[in-house]
Amino acid sequence: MEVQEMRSVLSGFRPGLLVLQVGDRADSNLYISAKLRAAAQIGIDAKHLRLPSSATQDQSVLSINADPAVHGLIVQLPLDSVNPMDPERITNAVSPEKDVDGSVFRKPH
Ligand SMILES: Nc1nc2c(c(=O)[nH]1)N[C@@H](CN(C=O)c1ccc(C(=O)N[C@@H](CCC(=O)O)C(=O)O)cc1)CN2
Repeated sequence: MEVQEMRSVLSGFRPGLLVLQVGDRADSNLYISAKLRAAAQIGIDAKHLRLPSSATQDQSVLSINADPAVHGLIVQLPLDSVNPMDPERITNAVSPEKDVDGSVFRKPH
C-alpha cells in the first residue's frame, strides 16, 4: 500500500521511520540524508538516531523495536564502532515487521 493511501485509509496515520547509525562516517551521513529526504517527500515521519562510536551491540535495536511510533527501521551499515560489532546479529535483531531493508534472516517454518 502506498503511503498516501495508507494515510487516507487510516485517517491521519503517519508512518514513522528510524535510521540507526553507529559512529559518524561521512559516506553514511550522505546516504542517511538521502533516505530521510526521500521519506519526508512521501509523508513518512523519518528520524535519524546516531549513536556514538563507543556504542555496544544490539541493546539499542531492541529498545527501538519496542517503540510503537517506529514502524520501519534501517540499521545503516557499516557500524562504525570501537567495540566489536556483528552486523548480521544487529540487522537480525530488527523486528521483521519493521525491517525496511529486508535484510532480516527468517528461519523457514
Ligand atoms: N542499511 C543499509 N546500509 C547500507 C546499505 C543499505 O542498502 N542499507 N547500502 C550501502 C550504502 N547505501 C545506502 O545506504 C548505498 C550505497 C550505494 C548505492 C549505490 O551504489 N547507488 C547507485 C545509484 C542507485 C540509484 O541512483 O538508483 C550508484 O551509485 O550507482 C546505494 C546505496 C551500505 N550501507
